[in-house]
Amino acid sequence: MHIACFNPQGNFDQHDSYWTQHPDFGGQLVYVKELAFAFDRLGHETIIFTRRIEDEDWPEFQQPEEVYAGTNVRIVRISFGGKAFLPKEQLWPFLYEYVEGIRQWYHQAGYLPDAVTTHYGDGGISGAIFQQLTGVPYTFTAHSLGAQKLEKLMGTGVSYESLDQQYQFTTRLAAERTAISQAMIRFVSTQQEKEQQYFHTLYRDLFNQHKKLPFIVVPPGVNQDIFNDKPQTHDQAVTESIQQVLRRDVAKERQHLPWVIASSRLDPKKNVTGLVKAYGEHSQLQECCNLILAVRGIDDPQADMHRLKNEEQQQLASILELIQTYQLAGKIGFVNLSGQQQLAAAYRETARRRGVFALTSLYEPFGLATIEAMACGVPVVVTANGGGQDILKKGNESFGLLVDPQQSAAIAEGIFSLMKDHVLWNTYHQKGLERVRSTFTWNAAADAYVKEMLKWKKKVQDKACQINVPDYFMKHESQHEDEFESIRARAAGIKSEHE
Ligand SMILES: O=c1ccn([C@@H]2O[C@H](COP(=O)(O)OP(=O)(O)O[C@H]3O[C@H](CO)[C@@H](O)[C@H](O)[C@H]3O)[C@@H](O)[C@H]2O)c(=O)[nH]1
Ligand SMILES: O=P(O)(O)OC[C@H]1O[C@](O)(CO)[C@@H](O)[C@@H]1O
Repeated sequence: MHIACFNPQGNFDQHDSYWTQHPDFGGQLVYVKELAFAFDRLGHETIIFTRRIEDEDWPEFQQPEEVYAGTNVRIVRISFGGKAFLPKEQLWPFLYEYVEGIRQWYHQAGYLPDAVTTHYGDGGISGAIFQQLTGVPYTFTAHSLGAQKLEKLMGTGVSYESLDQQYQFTTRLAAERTAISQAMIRFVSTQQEKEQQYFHTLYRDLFNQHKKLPFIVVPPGVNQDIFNDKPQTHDQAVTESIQQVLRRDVAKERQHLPWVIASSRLDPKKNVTGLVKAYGEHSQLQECCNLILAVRGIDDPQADMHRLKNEEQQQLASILELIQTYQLAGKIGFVNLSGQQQLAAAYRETARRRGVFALTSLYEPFGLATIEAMACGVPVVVTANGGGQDILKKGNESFGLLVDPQQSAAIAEGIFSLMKDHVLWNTYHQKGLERVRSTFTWNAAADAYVKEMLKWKKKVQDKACQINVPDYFMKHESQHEDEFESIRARAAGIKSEHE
């Protein structure tokens, strides 16, 4: 089978450049690369269609095509929206151009893909346009839907107008609504994603209109060659670099303590500030462990500040303020880990010291970081908002701790309980390893994608062309104000459904 993956954000290259070094370089890239590699292992020809960037600051994305070494997976870069790097929020007006480029690529190749998987709202709407132009149906994998991000950010007191200006929520929601309703299949990572994330009030009506919209739950995987609990030769170098950070940032008498580790992009929704605050408010927790932040490659916050984007600078400034307020200097270290190998080594060292992984996002749609830490034997304390609910619970069984990310005391108590109770720590250490091995593998994920795509393609074949993409996402940008106005009004009026 020939599978096309639509990822217009343009950030794929075979060296995984900038992963987590920019807000657009995170889990979606990991997910699609690993899925594509697994398709390849199953013998399916796979192309990732992404954006060509001809920008001297981003030289890695310049060539029109590239093949991942050791695989047959191709990255094909389509020129659209000019040459400069653009953050994902600025790509919306150019997606028709992206799809037209893909269509021309296939025209020259003389065939069409057997299956199209699309990713994030921008990939999803591109899949719908492609189907309108060619009749080839698509699947949609959201990774992160706008409604939850919007709801949580509005909950911090920022107005819809200003969030819309920064994140283009109105356009994103409009695109997601079409991507969701027109897709042949919606692939979700958890049952929670299907039942709660897609049934948010800003999407729910779609399921009344199109009653039979199939969802398929496909748990993502972990690359267990990287994330495992077996010591590796490069671990020592990483451990030594963390030791250096400890010697530099952490008081001498505390350097032997276990630590809590957090690792993510520096995005307000990841709520790293919530974790620092929780740690700052709990003196017993401070007594028994240090806090290690592996965010955005930051090593020395003051020196690194200038290379961050504005909103990242605000996040870092808030973290530094909290460190001052709670007098945490000497208890917190910033580590610059470059790449997943180093991250895995840091997790193994965390486990060796009987530490804990924390992910306290305001909302986390799934959280590959959680299952990667578990795969290295680190017990986890994870936000109860989002997919963590399904990762860490199965019936009455539990594989880690869920906490309310807006309750500092709950975060701190969760971590403290693991630090203090050795039996609990051992239980989650062991159960985490088993949970990942039994449930989260990329081969199983790819297998499920292929089987479902073949099955559903047969079912929709006859009506493949009958889809409905609003004009404003097709090249003639007319008549969009009324519909956008209605989405804007509904979105501006949302209140947290869980308040
Ligand atoms: O120094 C680092 C730190 C992290 N990572 C990787 O970055 C990824 C982060 O992914 P995730 O924890 O899933 O977060 P997001 O970047 O926010 O990813 C989005 O997309 C994912 C895939 O669908 C979902 O799991 C998330 O919930 C969603 O927010 C992980 O694989 C990490 O290994 C690195 O490569 N280097
Ligand atoms: O914060 P958002 O806009 O909901 O999206 C999550 C982001 O994470 C990523 O998966 C990082 O790769 C992007 O695709 C996406 O831009």
